[in-house]
Amino acid sequence: MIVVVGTTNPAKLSAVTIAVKQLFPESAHDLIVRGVGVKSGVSDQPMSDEETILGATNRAKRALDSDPEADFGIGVEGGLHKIGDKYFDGGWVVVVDRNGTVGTGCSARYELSAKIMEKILLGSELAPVIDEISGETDVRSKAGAMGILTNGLLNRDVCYVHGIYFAFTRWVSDSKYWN
Ligand SMILES: O=P(O)(O)OP(=O)(O)OP(=O)(O)OC[C@H]1O[C@@H](n2cnc3c(O)ncnc32)[C@H](O)[C@@H]1O
Repeated sequence: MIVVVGTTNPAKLSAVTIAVKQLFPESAHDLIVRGVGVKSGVSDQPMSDEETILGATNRAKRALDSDPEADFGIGVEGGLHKIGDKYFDGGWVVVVDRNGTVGTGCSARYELSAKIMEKILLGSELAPVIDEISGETDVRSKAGAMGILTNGLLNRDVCYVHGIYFAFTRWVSDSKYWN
């Protein structure tokens, strides 16, 4: 099985590899996960679920279009969403196959502080804000803000694994739930 993911981010590629091996254990031995840089078509810091899902969809379709050998295209996009007066961050995942079937899922999400949101609402992206406050570099490619804020309990890849499971539900559950 070949899956192509619309990113070169190591945390996202790690999440896809972990999740797809568990979703399709019979294909785990010959699974190939390829990362390809594609444009998300949305802003660098998506600010709503709608925008983040659109980014994940664009990434999934563009990744599949770029790789004639792949069985699935996967898009993973991080983004914010405001609920009441609070902002939450999470990852949306879209999967597309050669039949045009589309599955959508999301990770758990976590609250962003007023201190962080102040900088983002002034135009920063989450990634450099987390790097600046933590004193670390390229957190987005490693533990992620999720890992920093849970003190290592839930790193970005582990958290995104759940969103990938949910995005694949229509391929791994009985068709009676869909048709
Ligand atoms: O190379 P790509 O696939 O673009 O990976 P990315 O890390 O930039 O990821 P996204 O575009 O999906 O994320 C949108 C923004 O939110 C940031 N972000 C999302 N989740 C994050 C996390 O867990 N830690 C740090 N930054 C995060 C990210 O770095 C961007 O600024």
